[in-house]
Amino acid sequence: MSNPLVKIAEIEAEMARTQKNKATNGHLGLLKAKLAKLRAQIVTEGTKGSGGGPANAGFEVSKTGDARIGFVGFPSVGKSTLLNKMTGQESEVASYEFTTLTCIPGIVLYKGAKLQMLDLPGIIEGAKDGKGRGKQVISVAMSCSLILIVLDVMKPLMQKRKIEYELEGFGIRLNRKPPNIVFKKKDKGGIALQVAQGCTLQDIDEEGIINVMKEYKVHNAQVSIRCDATVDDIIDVLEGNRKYCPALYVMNKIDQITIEELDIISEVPHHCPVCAHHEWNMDGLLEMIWQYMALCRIYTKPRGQIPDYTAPVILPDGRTSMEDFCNKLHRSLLGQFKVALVWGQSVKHNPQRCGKDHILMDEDVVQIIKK
Ligand SMILES: Nc1nc2c(ncn2[C@@H]2O[C@H](COP(=O)(O)OP(=O)(O)OP(=O)(O)O)[C@@H](O)[C@H]2O)c(=O)[nH]1
Ligand SMILES: [K+]
Ligand SMILES: [Mg+2]
Repeated sequence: MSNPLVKIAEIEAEMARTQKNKATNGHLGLLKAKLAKLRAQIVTEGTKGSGGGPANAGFEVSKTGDARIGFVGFPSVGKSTLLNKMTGQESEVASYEFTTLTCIPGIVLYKGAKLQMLDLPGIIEGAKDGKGRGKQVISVAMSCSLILIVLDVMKPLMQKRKIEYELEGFGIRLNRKPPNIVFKKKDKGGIALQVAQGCTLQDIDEEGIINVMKEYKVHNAQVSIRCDATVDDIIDVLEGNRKYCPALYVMNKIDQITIEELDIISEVPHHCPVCAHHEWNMDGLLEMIWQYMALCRIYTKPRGQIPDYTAPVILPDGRTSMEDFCNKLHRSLLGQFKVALVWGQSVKHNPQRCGKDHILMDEDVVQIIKK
């Protein structure tokens, strides 16, 4: 089989040649599906044997703490400087590119949570296709619950666009929710496609969708689309392994620009201006990190005592049920669980008796009553 990188280049060239209009939408959609499949192939080849092969040496940092935050950016934007100032680590800093060659972890304690921060080598264009150590860097980013895209404030928009392109190409979706598409494979019956009322397909029609699905060798399935879906959304659902991840654009080196230039940068959504070197706005960045991760702090309350507010149990966003809470406290706790008393935002009455399915919210207080 010919080299997937060569094939990718060929398809990209063909896409560039093809004018975008109604008549070519279907064909372009198919090309996109082919591209996505080739990239998936590169990604699986690149991460095969991870944890051993020389390609991954220096990247196998074990997960510790309550959440993991990865620093991704071009060389010499100040990722290591930022890690050092935030965590007290000593990751090597220098004025030349590719100073950092492996993954360097640091820890920050904030609001009772232990945040693992990962400094990473700089990535360049073509990272997702295997250039430099980009693939390893992006694989680590894939394991994070927040990605800090560190940009040099002197050329932020060009860098932002290129990094996004690399991460997107690897299947990471930044600051987005999964498309509302329900897809069920079947054994027979062909493809039953349903587009919900009020939803419009963007750059593809129903026939185009069916062709893309055939490209993925799906011939029998039930698909219901409940959003204004694009062909990329359809491909994401078919690939099935996309990572939806919050991201912050850290605009570093603001000591180099004027107040007027700072105004322009503040138009960029999800951004945080800092100067790592002089430690400007480190607190602001930490608070933004905290908000974007949306971690949930739950305080436990022993019977007849006041809760321990210094040591919350930290639950990740979207996994804050009473069951998640019990499992985080102790593996055997769920078996002994009878009911819980809950005080806080998630309940109407204080306290309220809640079961295993109850969804907890930040700063709730919980007292578990065992069987
Ligand atoms: N003016 C200015 N320079 C900075 C700032 N932060 C970092 N630098 C400088 O930028 C250069 C690169 O910093 P590093 O922290 O090594 O950058 P990096 O992104 O880790 O670089 P690689 O590991 O090579 O990808 C160093 O000379 C730093 O002193 C800043 O806020 N302002
Ligand atoms: K550097
Ligand atoms: Mg570095």
